[in-house]
Amino acid sequence: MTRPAERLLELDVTGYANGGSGIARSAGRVVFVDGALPGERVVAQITDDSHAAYAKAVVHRVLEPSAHRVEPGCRAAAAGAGCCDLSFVAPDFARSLGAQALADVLRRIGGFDFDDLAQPEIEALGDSSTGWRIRTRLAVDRAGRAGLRGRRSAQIVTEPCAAPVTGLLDGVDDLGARPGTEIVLMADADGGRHAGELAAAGDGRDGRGGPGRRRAQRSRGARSAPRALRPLDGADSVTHRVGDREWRIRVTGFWQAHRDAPRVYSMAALEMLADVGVHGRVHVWDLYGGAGVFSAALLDGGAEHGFEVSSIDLVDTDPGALAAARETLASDPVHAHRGGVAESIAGLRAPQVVVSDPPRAGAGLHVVDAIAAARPDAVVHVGCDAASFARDLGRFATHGYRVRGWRGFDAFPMTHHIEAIAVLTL
Ligand SMILES: C[S@@+](CC[C@H](N)C(=O)[O-])C[C@H]1O[C@@H](n2cnc3c(N)ncnc32)[C@H](O)[C@@H]1O
Repeated sequence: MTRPAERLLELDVTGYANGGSGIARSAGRVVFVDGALPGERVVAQITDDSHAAYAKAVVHRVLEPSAHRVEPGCRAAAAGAGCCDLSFVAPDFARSLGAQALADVLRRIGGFDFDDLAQPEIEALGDSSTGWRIRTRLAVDRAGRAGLRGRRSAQIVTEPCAAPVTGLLDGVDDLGARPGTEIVLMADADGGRHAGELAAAGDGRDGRGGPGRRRAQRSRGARSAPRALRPLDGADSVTHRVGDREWRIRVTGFWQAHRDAPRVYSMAALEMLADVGVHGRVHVWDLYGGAGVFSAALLDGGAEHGFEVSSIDLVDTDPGALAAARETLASDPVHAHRGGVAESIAGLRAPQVVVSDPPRAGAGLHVVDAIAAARPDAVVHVGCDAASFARDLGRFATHGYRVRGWRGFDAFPMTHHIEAIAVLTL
């Protein structure tokens, strides 16, 4: 049953959900309220009333604010952009909400009871909630102004976002990007800015995203097609550095968004493997390995942590990332395989150690089953979505793998997103 969705409701917010909204109840239903914090009384506007069990809403007015509510730290988010959805929350409190949400999905989806393992905390990454993002993508409106897309609309918000590192957004409107295109921006290891214009997907050149099934079908096909890149500023390959290593990554390629993430995650993986007693010579699978940041960390830091890497199979689908991996790891015993993890790992030599760092959807049950079937001594599993991370860890448990340690990181400050890393052994 679909009901009109413009109603206003006065609600007491009692909890926080994994997607970043407050949880309230009304007439026996859960209401997820964007922009509300536990402990607040708000007037909420219903935005989606089409589900029997729950409704979605957005804060219309705060009647009794939480002590943790602050002036929004991001002007773009305050103007409706889909960037820093928790920029109105004090950073420490936002981290405690993230920890709560992670524990909740680990319990509900993963089946963990925290009897012999403390709930993971969310650790700050770097020293500031702003100026951490080294890559971003902006849409260009019909007047040629660049901005972030709206959270709940096709609007392009031209107010500046607080997340990008200093200089990344400087003069973006003067780069010459054409209306309807997107600008991809990346900062290099020395703070230099690189930018390119991505051609509009299919017929979406005017950026209007208008209605109609035929248009939607056309643009679905067009979205998956490669899009031409026109250099706007700097180079189209960007140098990144972790430890003593350098990588050259296409401005459109994957690199962790937080400038400190590759170093912190590399160190976390090494420490966690040492903690579970990995030792001797080990063959490693670096799954969803990208440009090989974890491979490099294990090769370079293993000895200090009690083990030596004899060889690595790295698997990723992205040719650009694999080219970067092959270049940086050219003289190391790393075999980079292009392909999906699910299809590729059956043919690989059994590993002692697996690092898996899937995209947001997680590794999935089939891949977890296949990793477990190879019987590695230790698995470091990384997740940027709490729910899929919990689901994957729960599946490892069905194969006898136990979580020996986990850590959570505030890798996307001022947002509800977190990164989590677990180490598992048999
Ligand atoms: C979260 S990134 C991690 C990359 C790398 N571990 C790092 O730290 O830079 C996920 C990677 O998975 C790759 N990927 C996505 N789906 C995949 C699949 N089905 N099989 C293999 N790789 C995949 C992407 O190309 C991307 O490089």
